[in-house]
Amino acid sequence: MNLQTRIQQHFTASIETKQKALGLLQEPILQAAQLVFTSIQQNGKILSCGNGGSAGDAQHFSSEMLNRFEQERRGLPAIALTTDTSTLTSIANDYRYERVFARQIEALGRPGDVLLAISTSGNSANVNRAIETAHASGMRVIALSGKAGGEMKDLLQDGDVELRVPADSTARIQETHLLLIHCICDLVDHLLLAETA
Ligand SMILES: O=C(CO)[C@@H](O)[C@H](O)[C@H](O)[C@H](O)COP(=O)(O)O
Ligand SMILES: [Zn+2]
Repeated sequence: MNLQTRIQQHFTASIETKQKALGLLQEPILQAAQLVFTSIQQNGKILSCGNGGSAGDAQHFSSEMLNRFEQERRGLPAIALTTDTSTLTSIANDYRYERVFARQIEALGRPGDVLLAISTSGNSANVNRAIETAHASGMRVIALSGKAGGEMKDLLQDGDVELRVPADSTARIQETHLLLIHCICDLVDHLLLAETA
């Protein structure tokens, strides 16, 4: 296969995945935005986590909350649990890698906070332990996943939101996760604007 064809296939598959996701996920996207907005209104904060490309997405989300998305507004409370290498390495070294997010949630999570848990497979142990610890801390969870949902789907409780991208390719799922993150940021901004209008 020539390289131009490969490029076309990446673009076409990404477009198709996003179109399928639009048909399936509009309602849970609204629910996720409402969960974030309600938490912020009640002085909560949003913690985010993931591995590899999803760690980047976790940080992308928190930066658009803390700084801004596209609307001028105050900074919103968010912490990506993927950035503090001293904390991450000490937890992994002293305990196990699967504890790296959960231990931070034990310290930082409060009732009414929200965890944005990102895993394309739904099977990353450290993200799944983070979900369990978030529930134990009185938090709700927004789960960004894909494929068949993995172990993650069985951990979710009433009041949580699952945004499972209908694809098996990690790359296509991640490309759609970022669109979901941007949708949530935009809707939260509009809920905030509506409140002050
Ligand atoms: O970004 C990519 C692949 O596109 C990789 O870095 C990917 O994030 C890593 O393989 C992660 O470990 C996958 O974890 P998960 O999405 O299954 O939770
Ligand atoms: Zn990637």
